[in-house]
Amino acid sequence: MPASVAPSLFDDMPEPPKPAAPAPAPEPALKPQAAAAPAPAAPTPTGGYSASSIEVLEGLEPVRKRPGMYIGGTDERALHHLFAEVLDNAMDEAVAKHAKLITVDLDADGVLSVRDDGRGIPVDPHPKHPGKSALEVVMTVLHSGGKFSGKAYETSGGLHGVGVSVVNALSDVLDVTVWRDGFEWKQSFSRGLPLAPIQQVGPSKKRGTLIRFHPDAEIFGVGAAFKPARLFRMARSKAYLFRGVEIRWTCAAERITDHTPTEATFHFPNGLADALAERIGEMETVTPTFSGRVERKGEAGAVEWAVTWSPIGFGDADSFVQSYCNTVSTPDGGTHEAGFRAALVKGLKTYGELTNEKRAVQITAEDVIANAGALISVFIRNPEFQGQTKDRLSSPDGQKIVEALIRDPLDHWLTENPKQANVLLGFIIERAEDRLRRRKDKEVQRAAATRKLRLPGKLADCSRQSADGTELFIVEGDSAGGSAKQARDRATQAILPLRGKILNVASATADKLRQNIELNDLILALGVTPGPRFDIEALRYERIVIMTDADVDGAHIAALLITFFYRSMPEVIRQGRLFMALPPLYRLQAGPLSEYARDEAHREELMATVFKGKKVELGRFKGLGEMMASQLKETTMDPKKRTLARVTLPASEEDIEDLVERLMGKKADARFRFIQDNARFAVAELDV
Ligand SMILES: Nc1ncnc2c1ncn2[C@@H]1O[C@H](COP(=O)(O)OP(=O)(O)OP(=O)(O)O)[C@@H](O)[C@H]1O
Ligand SMILES: [Mg+2]
Ligand SMILES: [Mg+2]
Repeated sequence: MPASVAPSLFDDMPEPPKPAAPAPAPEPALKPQAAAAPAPAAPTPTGGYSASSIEVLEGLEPVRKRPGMYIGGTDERALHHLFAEVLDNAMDEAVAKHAKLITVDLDADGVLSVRDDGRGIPVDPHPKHPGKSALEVVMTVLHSGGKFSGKAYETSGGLHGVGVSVVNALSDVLDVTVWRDGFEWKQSFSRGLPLAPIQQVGPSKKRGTLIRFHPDAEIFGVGAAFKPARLFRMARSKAYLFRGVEIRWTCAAERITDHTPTEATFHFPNGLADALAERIGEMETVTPTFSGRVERKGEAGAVEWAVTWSPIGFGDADSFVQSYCNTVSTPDGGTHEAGFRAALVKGLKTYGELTNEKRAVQITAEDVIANAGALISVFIRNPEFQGQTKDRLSSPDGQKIVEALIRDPLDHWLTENPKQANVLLGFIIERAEDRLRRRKDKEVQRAAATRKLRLPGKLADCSRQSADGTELFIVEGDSAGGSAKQARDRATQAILPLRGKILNVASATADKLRQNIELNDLILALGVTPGPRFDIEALRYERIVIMTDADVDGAHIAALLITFFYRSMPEVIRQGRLFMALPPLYRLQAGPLSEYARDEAHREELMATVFKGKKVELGRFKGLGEMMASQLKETTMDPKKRTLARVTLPASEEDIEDLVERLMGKKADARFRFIQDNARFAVAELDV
């Protein structure tokens, strides 16, 4: 399977709707009012749709009109995305090594504050926007930011210059405080508009940025509020992604409705390894966790990862892969995940070659991930994401960097611990074999589905449509099949000749069974699905009659068939619909007098009665094929004259198993002896 979607571990960002990329900045020159052209007076076929209908949204208006484009909707997930944007900006300051501490606080009124001790958003007048501070520009102009050039930030989660302005647009209250260059500055906004110009509050030695905001009920609906548990998880997950940061969490007790703590501090010196350890707890894993962190030499960029494998899955998922780029969660994965999978596949295959494990060649990414729990975090320059909510990483670099940087550590990890490497390789190979088996099963099912109602070519079906009163004769060999076709009653009797010995079902694997053409044809003719989905109603005939030669081979084939029915559709036997034909072994003739004998004993009996004192000509049938059609009809097939033996099950399941084992088990010589001893009636024991 494609690794099943893991329940979000730390981020709580499930089922992402896909937001589109943010729109280009509106063109300020074209104001809607200015563009108001005179509307055509008379109604026209275009219904007044003219230049005046084309609006250009100003400033942050597009965000309020179409929030879905920027935050993926207005639901709870979108609401919490506001926090992600503000936290991402603080985290970018930390990753750029300008901030060490981030505090997050949700107050009693539902106002959320995020503060960092970084450089502070610049407050000096912006050269291109006279009369406005850089802070006001950042807060009110889409596509304004310090992360485009890579000068102020190397590997940032922010890249569009959109995030915090969107938060501003969608908040009824938003206050920014900046501590910078010896002063404290403050500016307040509502629904994206400044309430007053930026103010210098007074001197201060502090550094950093504080954003306090409250989501606008006009956008998110009355009563929409941050969920402490969700904020808590998001904050904690951030801390795992950068060891150089400490995140402190506080929350007003009255907002908490579950077990979320009112205070907590997150700092994880072991990063993702800590995160994975917390996630798996005491769970049994195939190998110890493989984790590490590698930075690119001489260039910006790094990869950190932690992965382990669990034979029983992780809670409610078989596997999970959680990925991040520049500390931004990417629930839809992307190139970094692809690179991670590719690295694992190549590493394991190489190790397989090294240790002469030939089966390793069949390993694919799917197998490696099938039972994996993995966390991957990559830091790259100028990442490309899908949309503003950044659910998926699309930079080709993601794959290249991850693959290249993980390769060596993986090779070392494998070769340094051959014991655990072998265990892991064996486990992954099993996944590959499982996958191949499932695929085969599917193909067989598909083939069966397309053949639906198509009957096997060699079946001579009867003409009656309903099952009532019909019989299917399973006949040994084509020549006997030919005689049987001539001898039958076309309306009610169908003939299916089986070639050679069918498979020994008692010892065959399910795979082999499915491959067996003879058995497949039989199943098709019967119109049923063997196994747990068997439905007796689908059986196309009222009776099924096994008709084999009266010799050791014939007995063996009959025994195999009965075992097959018993194993794959016992209901047919339980309902008394499986029969044995009893073709004669001898023909006795004295002048016009002629009789058939089923067996030795029957012959003796006839000799002693009907043919008493007569000179008898005795013929022995070597096989059904030797009989003339008329003889076969008269002795074995004609419902008015023939005798059928109904196959029944011995009373106890144990007895059946014992018999099946003796007849069909792996010990060929035991079977052979048993059949020889019992000749054709090896089968009649099951019968009565
Ligand atoms: N906490 C902060 N500390 C310092 N600068 C900040 C902070 N928050 C925002 N900024 C500045 O404001 C700019 C705009 O932020 P915004 O979130 O709108 O866009 P971005 O982070 O550049 O990109 P994205 O739209 O991808 O988030 C940032 O590029 C950065 O220069
Ligand atoms: Mg941002
Ligand atoms: Mg901006």
